Amino acid sequence: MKKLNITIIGMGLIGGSIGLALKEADPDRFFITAVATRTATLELALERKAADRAIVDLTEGVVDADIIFICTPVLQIVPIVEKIAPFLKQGTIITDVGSTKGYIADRINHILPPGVFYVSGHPMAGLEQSGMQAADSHLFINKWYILVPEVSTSTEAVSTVAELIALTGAKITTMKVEDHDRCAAVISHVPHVAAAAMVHLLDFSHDMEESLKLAGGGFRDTTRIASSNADMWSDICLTNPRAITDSLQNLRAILSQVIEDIEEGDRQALHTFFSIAKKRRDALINASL
Ligand SMILES: NC(=O)C1=CN([C@@H]2O[C@H](COP(=O)(O)OP(=O)(O)OC[C@H]3O[C@@H](n4cnc5c(N)ncnc54)[C@H](O)[C@@H]3O)[C@@H](O)[C@H]2O)C=CC1
Ligand SMILES: O=C(O)C(=O)Cc1ccc(O)cc1
Repeated sequence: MKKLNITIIGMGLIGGSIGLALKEADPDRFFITAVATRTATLELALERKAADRAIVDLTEGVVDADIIFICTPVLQIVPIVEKIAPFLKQGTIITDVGSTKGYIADRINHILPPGVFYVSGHPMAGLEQSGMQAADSHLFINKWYILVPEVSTSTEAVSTVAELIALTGAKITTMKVEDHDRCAAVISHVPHVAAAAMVHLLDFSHDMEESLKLAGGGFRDTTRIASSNADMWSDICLTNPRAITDSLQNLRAILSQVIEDIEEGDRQALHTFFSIAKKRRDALINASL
């Protein structure tokens, strides 16, 4: 049986994990080509068997592809589609894993050649680490993988991508593009901004060395995701600006209220603030176990 030609552009944490998971699930069904800018990344992808072939040249990497996963930072995705568009065969499916969906959706359909299909996707799985060295074949197991059919260009292509994603162990769900970007801002994008802000707060510490020495689990837990990749997070903020700034304004209002409650010595208000948060978080964590 002819193998399915899959090309992964951007062989980092997510691209590498998709390659590893698909090869582990069904090694003989796929021929995977990895495209990356750094040769060290490509060598590691081959060594870890996340790909069968590794290529620096984008055009060469996509000419025979049946399905292309674009796994680069969000602002690279549309320029990559523009570059590869003239070289794709009829029927090729392009899918991306970008953390924001509206920005790409607004631009991609204008540059897709006829007979090439787009499927909008976002794995809600990841880590604060990046690069092929952090890739993990089990990254997606039992995690949600969102598909956005509304901005995808063929229902058949959505089904094909969903079938591949299921092989990684992910649970598939669908969302509307606006709902996705608003929800992702609240549960992922703003928490990353807030975690980075907590680390910047150390600038106001009288003795940063001493503060860091004493930093316990609480600081580590709330700031883990501040170790994430700056390229990726700058792109996310620029491509989901409305939802992120709306949500940050809400966070500012919540913090302003806490400041007021502390200044006024309102123990009841502070107690209510913490107890509602505890109840809600405990319920969320228990529901997801
Ligand atoms: N890290 C995470 O937890 C998650 C990330 N995402 C999304 O997945 C995408 C990739 O993120 P990661 O894998 O974490 O990043 P990463 O930094 O681990 O990997 C990105 C890879 O893309 C390569 N790259 C960048 N520009 C390129 C170009 N023009 N051509 C070819 N390769 C290029 C980089 O060299 C790197 O190897 C981003 O769009 C991100 O928003 C989605 C879900 C989770
Ligand atoms: O490290 C974590 O816990 C994350 O939150 C990873 C993550 C980062 C970006 C996404 O779009 C989805 C998941």
